[in-house]
Amino acid sequence: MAIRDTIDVSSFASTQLSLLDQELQCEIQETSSLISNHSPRALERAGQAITNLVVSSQRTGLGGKTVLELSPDTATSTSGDLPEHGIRTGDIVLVAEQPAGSAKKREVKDLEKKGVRGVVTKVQRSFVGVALDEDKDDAACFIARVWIVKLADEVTYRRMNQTMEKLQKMSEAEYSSFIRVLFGLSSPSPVPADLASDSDVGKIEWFDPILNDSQKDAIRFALASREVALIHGPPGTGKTHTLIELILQMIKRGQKVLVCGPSNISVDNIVERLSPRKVPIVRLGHPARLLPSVLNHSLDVLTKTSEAGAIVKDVRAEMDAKQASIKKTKSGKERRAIYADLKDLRKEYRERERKCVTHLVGGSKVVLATLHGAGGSQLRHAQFDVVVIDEASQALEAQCWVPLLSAKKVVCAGDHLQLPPTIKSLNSKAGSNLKTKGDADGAKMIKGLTLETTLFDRLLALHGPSIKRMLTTQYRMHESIMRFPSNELYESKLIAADAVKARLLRELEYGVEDGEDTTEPIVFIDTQGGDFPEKNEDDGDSDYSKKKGKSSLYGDSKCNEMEAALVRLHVTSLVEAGVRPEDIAVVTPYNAQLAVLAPLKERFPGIELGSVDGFQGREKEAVIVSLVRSNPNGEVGFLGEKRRLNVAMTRPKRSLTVIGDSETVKRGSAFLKKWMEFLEDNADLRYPDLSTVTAGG
Ligand SMILES: Nc1ncnc2c1ncn2[C@@H]1O[C@H](COP(=O)(O)OP(=O)(O)OP(=O)(O)O)[C@@H](O)[C@H]1O
Repeated sequence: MAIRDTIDVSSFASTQLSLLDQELQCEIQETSSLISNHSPRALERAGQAITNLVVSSQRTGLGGKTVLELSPDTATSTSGDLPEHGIRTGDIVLVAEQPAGSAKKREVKDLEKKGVRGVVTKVQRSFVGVALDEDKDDAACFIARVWIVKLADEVTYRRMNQTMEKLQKMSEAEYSSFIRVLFGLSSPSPVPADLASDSDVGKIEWFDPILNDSQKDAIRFALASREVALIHGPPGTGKTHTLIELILQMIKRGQKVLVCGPSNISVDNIVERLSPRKVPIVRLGHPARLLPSVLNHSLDVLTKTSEAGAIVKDVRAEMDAKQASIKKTKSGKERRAIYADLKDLRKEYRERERKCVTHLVGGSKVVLATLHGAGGSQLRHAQFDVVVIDEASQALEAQCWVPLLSAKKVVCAGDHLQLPPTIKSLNSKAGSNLKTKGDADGAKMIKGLTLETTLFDRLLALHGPSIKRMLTTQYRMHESIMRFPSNELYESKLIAADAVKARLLRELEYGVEDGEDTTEPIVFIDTQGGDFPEKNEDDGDSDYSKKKGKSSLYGDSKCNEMEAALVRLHVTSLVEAGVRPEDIAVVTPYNAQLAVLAPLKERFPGIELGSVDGFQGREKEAVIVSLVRSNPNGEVGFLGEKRRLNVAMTRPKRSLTVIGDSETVKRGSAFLKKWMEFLEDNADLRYPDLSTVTAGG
């Protein structure tokens, strides 16, 4: 595979540009096909839109942008609450006048002409905040009823593209020694073999007294490495815990550190744990997207509260007053004059804000941002000694290069044996047929490189395990639950910490009955025999079938209603034994199965239902995995992906229940066969009685 070899940097960048273009086009096609084919109401039900809104307020936010607050139209909502919806902060949306309810064909570009793009900054019960794209004040005067609908996130791509274009244009003479190592043009500087007796990192005074040996070893290694270090953190092994100590040790050595992750939550997680340590930190990013506990460190709040921020305040107030005066003005001439003033004020505001930001960023030992957030203007001239990337195996490599382009050293923490970032163009027909910019330019492409190949994967393949240290003590799973993933994926190296290795449901502190479901760490309910068949989402008379012929709102998916009945029975039995629903999660690889399971949420409020992919990074006391696949051909689809199975089986702390058809699943892959055999030998094995299921389900 090409990723093992030295890579021509320019071809690498061209390939990334081409792949990113394909991915973006795929996302745009998918969104526009949904918007064109479904009514606003249907899109709302599918979590893609919110309808029947009015502008309830308008103000100036960070960067001088106009922020609208959109609330339900009182003519349609009596409670004043937004309907159920799937819009989240950070989503890119279009705010537009609401089209008529019928599902007549509408093109996104026509909608865009009538509306404005923006980023969702706040989601509350009664309103949603949207920061509009720059300089669009005039379009912001929505008088009629509006709706918002999710669009493809082109902003993120723009940052990645700019970064890859820079890399593509660099001449070899411009490559830093860091860049040379990351592409295999040079080897990483050697690290002493015996770090424990090294003069620099051998005698560290630890801030955290409970670090285990593998964590200490990884920290020493990351400190001693000159260009690159990978910290491999299998499930539950305290990756973030280790990174916090590493960051503190770097600060102690006078280094300036930029900490990034692919998502806001991954970054906030670190801010929350660093902030009690009283080191000066700044979190970049829109405040409305940050956790409340992190706000005090956000640049936006610091620009208001710090001394340096005072100069920004007056302009902000003046802009707000101008915005408010627009509503009162009837004459077009006066309005135009106000817009012109606003434009000047915005310029002034940005200028003052920039100075204040440079001052704050310059004064912090640690700056934290999402990977693409690190590409903002605030860091344009900032220099860092090290970039630390958490959840690096879930980030696109192009995204990692946003902070890396001017870095000297990188520490990546992640687990390449769990799921990589989700790529839409990988399996889609649309993706493979698209003609991309790269093809047109005739640039040299690297075979074998996909967007799924993360920086973590590529560096490991390029330089081998000597650039990596693995954390080996896990603090999540019962020893029996850990055994299979440890043996098959982590070279049998995982050790269950004493505090967790024998924990069972019956020992939950709030009192749980002693029974067969609460004393077994692993239960396998084997549906073999063909009585529990899978269904395609559009077979039969389920709700989804009605959408046949249209681009589906749910994607191509599978479900298994009989298996869902078994899940229901097992959850009921756990809850009857005293396990709280909030300590139980049901995970399944298939979205259609999630929809079938949805009524469980009404019956057991607090229970969590999730896709395996969506549950990565999470844990629960009891986890039920519904495998869904049951067919005579032994087809297992994307259940065959080891990394997905790994995520599924490593979520529980005390109890793992697997429900599936061993006959079908065994035929899927060598890994699945081994897993089924492991379950047959080590789990509490049960064969469901069909009559109980029909009666109970
Ligand atoms: N040395 C340690 N001693 C005791 N508990 C630890 C130690 N290191 C980590 N833990 C505990 O293990 C749990 C997982 O740690 P942490 O949250 O840092 O992991 P993570 O990197 O966020 O996630 P992952 O579990 O995916 O690695 C936490 O409850 C943490 O307190």
